[in-house]
Amino acid sequence: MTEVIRLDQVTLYRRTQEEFSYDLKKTILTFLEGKYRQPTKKLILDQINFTVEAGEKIGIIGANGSGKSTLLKVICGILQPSSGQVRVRGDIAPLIELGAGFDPELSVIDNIILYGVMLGFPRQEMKDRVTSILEFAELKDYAWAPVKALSSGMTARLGFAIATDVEPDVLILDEVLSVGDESFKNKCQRRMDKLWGHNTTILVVSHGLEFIKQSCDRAIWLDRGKIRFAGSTDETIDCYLTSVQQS
Ligand SMILES: Nc1ncnc2c1ncn2[C@@H]1O[C@H](COP(=O)(O)OP(=O)(O)OP(=O)(O)O)[C@@H](O)[C@H]1O
Repeated sequence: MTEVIRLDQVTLYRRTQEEFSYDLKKTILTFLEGKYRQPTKKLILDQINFTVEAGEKIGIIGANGSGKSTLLKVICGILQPSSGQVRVRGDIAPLIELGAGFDPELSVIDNIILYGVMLGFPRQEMKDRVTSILEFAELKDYAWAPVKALSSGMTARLGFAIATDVEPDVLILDEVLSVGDESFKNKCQRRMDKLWGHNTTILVVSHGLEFIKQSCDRAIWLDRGKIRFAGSTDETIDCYLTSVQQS
């Protein structure tokens, strides 16, 4: 088996929300009082270690705020860990979640082409790919609109259409089942069934435990930024549910 993803001691701190909200009055008062607040940092991922072999389908579960989405962002390279190492072998598709990874000022078509170039679509295939992505995402009428004009649902559809059109080596999915209406969800499910049949390595975050149970080989339970349990999907979900029931 070939190792496709390896995380060694991955730790990530982020500044707390307080620091993001810029409050001029508070800043001036703090300055006048001569007090300088130390930047507060919150531990979001705490020494995460795991490996994924080619073709494995891994489910990541955990409560809200446990660090699942952050972990995916670190694997995709959108966020850099504060310490530790992430290695990914092969093509990794854009992370599918609301709005991530697009240039909001560029048109839908330009964004698709950018991804195409990044993922190495052959030049002669580009036109067909662009058309099939626009059709799948149901965004033909928005082809020349800037991505910032799309709703979050439309942006998520675009992300799903791009990432699953290319059949990448590694596919990272964040709550994909919540994208779009029922008919779009069914379309996504059919496409995922196809990808699941291939050798694509898939990491999927979902609160849908039944979906994880049916679709994944293994699962990882994240709890406040730490891996609390990793094992077979059944074992991991049982462990997680027992803890939820006890709390
Ligand atoms: N941009 C940010 N700046 C600071 N803290 C953040 C930021 N994004 C997320 N966090 C914090 O990181 C922690 C983990 O968030 P994350 O979104 O990864 O959790 P999650 O398990 O995916 O949650 P959910 O299931 O609700 O999507 C949370 O405490 C959250 O408040």
